[in-house]
Amino acid sequence: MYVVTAEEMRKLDRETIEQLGIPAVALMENAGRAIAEEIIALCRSRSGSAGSPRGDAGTAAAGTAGIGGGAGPAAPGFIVSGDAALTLGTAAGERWFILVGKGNNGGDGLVAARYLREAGIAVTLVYAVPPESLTGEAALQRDAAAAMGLPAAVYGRDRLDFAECSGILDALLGTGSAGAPRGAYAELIAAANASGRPVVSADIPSGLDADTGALHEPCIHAAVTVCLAFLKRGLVQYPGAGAAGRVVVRSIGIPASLAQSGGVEACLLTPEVLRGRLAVDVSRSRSPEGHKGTYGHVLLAAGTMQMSGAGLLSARAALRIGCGLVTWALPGKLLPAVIGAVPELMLTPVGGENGDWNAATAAEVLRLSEGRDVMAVGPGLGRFEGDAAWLRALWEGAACPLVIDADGLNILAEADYANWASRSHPVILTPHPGEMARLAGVSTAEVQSDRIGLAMAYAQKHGITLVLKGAHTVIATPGGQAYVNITGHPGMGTGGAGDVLTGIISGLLAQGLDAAQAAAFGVYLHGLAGERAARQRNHPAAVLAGDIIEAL
Ligand SMILES: NC(=O)C1=CN([C@@H]2O[C@H](COP(=O)(O)OP(=O)(O)OC[C@H]3O[C@@H](n4cnc5c(N)ncnc54)[C@H](O)[C@@H]3O)[C@@H](O)[C@H]2O)[C@@H](O)CC1
Ligand SMILES: Nc1ncnc2c1ncn2[C@@H]1O[C@H](COP(=O)(O)OP(=O)(O)O)[C@@H](O)[C@H]1O
Ligand SMILES: [K+]
Repeated sequence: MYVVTAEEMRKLDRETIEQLGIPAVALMENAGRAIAEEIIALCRSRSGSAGSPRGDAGTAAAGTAGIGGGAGPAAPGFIVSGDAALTLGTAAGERWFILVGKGNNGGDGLVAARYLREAGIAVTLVYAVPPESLTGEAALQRDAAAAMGLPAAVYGRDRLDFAECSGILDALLGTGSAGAPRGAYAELIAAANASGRPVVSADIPSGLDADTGALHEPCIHAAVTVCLAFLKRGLVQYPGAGAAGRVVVRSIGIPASLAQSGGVEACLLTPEVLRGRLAVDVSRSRSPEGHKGTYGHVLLAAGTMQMSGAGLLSARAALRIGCGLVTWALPGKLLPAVIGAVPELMLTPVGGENGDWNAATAAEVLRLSEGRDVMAVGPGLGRFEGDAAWLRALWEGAACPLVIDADGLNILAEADYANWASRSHPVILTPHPGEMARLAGVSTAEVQSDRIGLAMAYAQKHGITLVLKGAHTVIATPGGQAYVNITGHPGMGTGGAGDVLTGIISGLLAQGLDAAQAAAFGVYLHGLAGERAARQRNHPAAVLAGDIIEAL
């Protein structure tokens, strides 16, 4: 499922209209109809007439079946069915205010209003601006609605009482919105939010920045957002994702092939995207002839006395995700404390019997990396004298993919690593927002203000695969693609969960997945395991990092 910017959406609209010859008014008709269907579904679910909409749809069978009220099954015969998704059994008490803006978003709302009226729902159009100021397709829809006799009010001119409505369609501002809502728009948004009535937003909640997910003041807080054609970036990034409610993406006739050929590079990380675009074998099939050598060997350089658990978590996660072998290179003085904690793990002390990390241990780690399939650096590593030279030696010397996390990232952030020799094997960086801020030289708030945009730019600039962690983790590739993950939950904000992810990604790399595959599939599986762990523990808050490993 593609995730687009407002600019990309405008281009796709234009191409559909100009190259395919589909009129703009047809797209708007599809959009308005889709929105109406979702509102009708909402009304149906709250009237309790859930279940199959067909029951409401005026299905009529010829003959006696259904007429005499007989208890037996209907005889097969001539079947006619109505427009189920646009039909509501009983619309009693439903009265919707349709908030109409000046642009095409308002046009979508006007189309939806016609279909709602047809379903028996009382609608009142509430124009944010004088209706005469609408132009193009939106003006055409205004006239159609007037010709149908739909009641209309103009904000500021007519009396409006939101207590009189049972629901609100927000068709004020869409992807053409710029900056914070002004004037009547702002006042209508505030009134809608204060009404306590469910709000359905057309395309995006009005007041949301469609690209970044930032909320302007004010911004609609929707129960449902009917997103048209393609997901907008602002709907998958927080806080926007929180203001959108349940997001339904509805087709309006713009072919996905246009997005593919038109260079849309971001998509939601779904099983289909994993299987298709990323070509991941999601079944993780193993050859019947396979042996531990087949599934790769991870070398982990991690751990200090204070953070010995990080190495254990990463190592166990790599093993649990299915790699053949894991060797943990750890400071010699740590060895007695962890020996036997994970019997499946091989331990190799560096820096001497009682030694600690120092710049000279890089040569030992590099020697250990010979013939290994992946090197993972950073969990619980701490900082030490000469750590930049140490990491540079690994970066330039390790002849295998490199996964860098935690203090490994803090070392990178202080080093001028753009000047390090370029690697012939890929690098995956797995920062949380704080680490990302240090890497990019910006504030954490700036990172969070446009996670997709920042991750895509950083990964391309530095030629690395980036995993920007946190709610809706973004995976960005050096080739400019981005994937937004939606598995997982806030209970995964717990010490060590990131170390587990490092182990999972490293373990997948060892099994032969490429960097984008391992990063994306790893993040996806990590989130799924977190969800499973929350179910097993009966509450997300109870999940510990180790539970995520057990749930893999
Ligand atoms: N072919 C198309 O272009 C299609 C567009 N569609 C709809 O059209 C929307 C985009 O339409 P538009 O580009 O006309 O833009 P909008 O409908 O989002 O509104 C833009 C208008 O709102 C006003 N405005 C912008 N920012 C404002 C602010 N901060 N405060 C107050 N007023 C503000 C301006 O007058 C501007 O003309 C989409 O989100 C979607 O709902 C759909 O109808 C499908 C087809
Ligand atoms: N709200 C959330 N929703 C989904 N995943 C989350 C959420 N909060 C944290 N996570 C995930 O939990 C992990 C935490 O990693 P990190 O911050 O590095 O922890 P640590 O350094 O303690 O290991 C990341 O994979 C992150 O994406
Ligand atoms: K809207």
